[in-house]
Amino acid sequence: MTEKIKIAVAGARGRMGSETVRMILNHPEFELVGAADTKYDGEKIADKIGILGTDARIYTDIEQLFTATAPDVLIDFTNPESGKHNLQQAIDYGVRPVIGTSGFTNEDVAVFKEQMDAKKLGGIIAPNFAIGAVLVMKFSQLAAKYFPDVEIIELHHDKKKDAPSGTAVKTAELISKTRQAKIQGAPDEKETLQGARGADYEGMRIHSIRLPGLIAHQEVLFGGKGELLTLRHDSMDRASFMTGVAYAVKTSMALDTLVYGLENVLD
Ligand SMILES: NC(=O)C1=CN([C@@H]2O[C@H](COP(=O)(O)OP(=O)(O)OC[C@H]3O[C@@H](n4cnc5c(N)ncnc54)[C@H](OP(=O)(O)O)[C@@H]3O)[C@@H](O)[C@H]2O)C=CC1
Ligand SMILES: O=C(O)C1=N[C@H](C(=O)O)C[C@H](O)C1
Repeated sequence: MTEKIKIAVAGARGRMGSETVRMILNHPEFELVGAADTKYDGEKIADKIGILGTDARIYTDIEQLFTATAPDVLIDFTNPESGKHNLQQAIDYGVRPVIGTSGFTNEDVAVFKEQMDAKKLGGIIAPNFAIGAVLVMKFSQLAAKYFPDVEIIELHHDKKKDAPSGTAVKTAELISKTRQAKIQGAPDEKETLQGARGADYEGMRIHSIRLPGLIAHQEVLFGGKGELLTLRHDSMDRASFMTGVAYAVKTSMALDTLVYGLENVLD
């Protein structure tokens, strides 16, 4: 029998971290060896998120987590600052990082990738693990070749701390690879209320909506002469991210570099 992949989860008490713990416990090829979070050092993660089936403990120090549990993979769903710290520690300890935390820039990715290439360490940073969201990004990249006028609307729950979403930024980055550069809207348009036209990414506008009741949603609107193309994805449940997280864990075991974006490793 092949050995299970040993996984530690950073941010395990959070919305995504707790869903990830459940996914690992239900996956025949995965073993949860420990968790990192900001409190409850030494206590059982199961007691803190109200599940059964694991004796894995919480560590408030990521280095102690790595030393005590020797994971193959670290899955991180924390916040940008902690995510970068945890990723650096993972590299230093030779643990494969699977990072879902948003807020990584291309410059951040380049710095980590250089270190991982030197160590031949595999890992993935993905702004969105939902397969449908990744497809919307890919379809958007294709559509932008024919429709350079684009606006992105991302809609999230009102506990989300960053704006715009990592998904919206990654979508704009992919679109910019095929979109002919242009200034959108009327050349002489003026905002009479600051921010009305949203954030500006190379002339494309990104609008961030935060409301209770939402989980994670995105619309990419393309305008042409007499026509409008709308691509939309809705995560109605955080389970929507778990197929991608599991895929990234397994894929990272066979990689010897850092990949930014699930679209780069999907078959
Ligand atoms: N890639 C993807 O598919 C997805 C990515 N995300 C991203 O995942 C991240 C987390 O989102 P969400 O689960 O909603 O956030 P939550 O706030 O629900 O969870 C974050 C958890 O991380 C903990 N934490 C903070 N700092 C550290 C640290 N240094 N070490 C370990 N744990 C820490 C927090 O503790 P405390 O509360 O005490 O600070 C909390 O338990 C966000 O960046 C979000 O954008 C979300 C959904 C999907
Ligand atoms: O905070 C969230 O919830 C989400 N964050 C990620 C992002 O910033 O794109 C992914 C998904 O949209 C959910």
